[in-house]
Amino acid sequence: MRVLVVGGAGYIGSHMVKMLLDSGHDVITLDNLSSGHRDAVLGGVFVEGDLADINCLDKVFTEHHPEAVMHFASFIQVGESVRKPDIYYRNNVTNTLNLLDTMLKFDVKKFIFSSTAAVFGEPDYVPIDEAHPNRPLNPYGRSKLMIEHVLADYAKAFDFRSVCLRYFNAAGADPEGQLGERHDPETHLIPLILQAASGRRENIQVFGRDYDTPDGTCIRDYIHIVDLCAAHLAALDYLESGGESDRFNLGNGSGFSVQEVLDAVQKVSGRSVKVIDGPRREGDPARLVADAKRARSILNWKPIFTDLETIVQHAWQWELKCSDRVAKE
Ligand SMILES: NC(=O)c1ccc[n+]([C@@H]2O[C@H](COP(=O)([O-])OP(=O)(O)OC[C@H]3O[C@@H](n4cnc5c(N)ncnc54)[C@H](O)[C@@H]3O)[C@@H](O)[C@H]2O)c1
Ligand SMILES: O=c1ccn([C@@H]2O[C@H](COP(=O)(O)OP(=O)(O)O[C@H]3O[C@H](CO)[C@H](O)[C@H](O)[C@H]3O)[C@@H](O)[C@H]2O)c(=O)[nH]1
Repeated sequence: MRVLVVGGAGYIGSHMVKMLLDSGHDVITLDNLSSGHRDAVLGGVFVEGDLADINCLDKVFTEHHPEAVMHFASFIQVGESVRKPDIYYRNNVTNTLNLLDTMLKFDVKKFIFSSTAAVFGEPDYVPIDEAHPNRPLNPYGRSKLMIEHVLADYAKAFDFRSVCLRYFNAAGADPEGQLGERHDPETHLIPLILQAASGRRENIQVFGRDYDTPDGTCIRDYIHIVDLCAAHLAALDYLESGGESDRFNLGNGSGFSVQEVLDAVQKVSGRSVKVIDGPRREGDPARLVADAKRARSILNWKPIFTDLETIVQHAWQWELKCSDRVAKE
């Protein structure tokens, strides 16, 4: 199939482009490189352009005739979204509407959307299934939930079929070592600890040790990037074979605490990391773990890299490459 990957130069999108190409699909990547990297797009057609630019979208659809769209492009930092809700709603909502308008105009009606566990807010129970109420705590989470509502309405009105994938904590890197996480600034736990292990960062701060969890640190569901991308491929098959619009929680179903992640990094890297105990970060629930049974049964998806050490091992291999590159510069 010809798949347009919007945001394909970013962390998750770039791994997706690689997997689509490896699976024999034709890929067009559209990215404005606001946080992505041109050299992370390993093949297919690359168009540098912005979702705010409707003429650019028109041109992409006219020239490349995509049959389905995967949409990864958005702003992604929870804290920043609280300080700058205007740019979050513009990029994550308005610009997504531009993309959907263009798809309708060109009669392209298969869409896979990067949603997030942030649509749930503070959970009533874990693991979190799709029936759990949606009470996002910040503009980032609300912007994603808004698009989920838009997509549900488009399904009824326009026979527009979509799959919303609510990722929990995307982690790890390409097992072949070609790609990995390169956010700037980096805010995610695993790459931050790895940077502390490689010496690119002095220390890592643990945000709270007084949570109601066995070791007092927060528990998250880290899902390997390859498993995440495999779920998108499964969602593409699902839509291709006539599946109705739906939404799925994506995690590997096991939670790991911040302390367990720290231990895994030190074990895998063989280096010790300087840890500073800090206060809780505002808005962090104690425990976020996905119930991904629906994705397993309906999409026929099965995560492979569910073991924390493997996730950390792949990310460590990438961190060594990055720290080497920085040292040479
Ligand atoms: N990383 C995670 O743990 C996580 C968790 C849940 C959901 N998500 C969602 O997954 C998606 C991808 O996340 P990521 O970690 O790869 O982020 P990322 O910042 O690495 O990638 C986003 C990409 O979109 C591009 N982009 C942003 N706005 C654009 C625009 N207006 N026009 C064209 N390109 C634009 C950026 O240049 C970048 O390449 C996001 O939608 C995010 O909300 C990520
Ligand atoms: O320097 C740090 C960074 C993080 N943490 C802790 O590590 C855990 C993971 O934090 P991340 O920032 O890596 O990830 P989040 O769970 O906050 O956020 C993730 O899940 C969210 C949904 O809830 C959004 O989707 C978001 O994009 C995605 O990164 C949290 O308990 C956090 O408090 C630290 O202790 N120190």
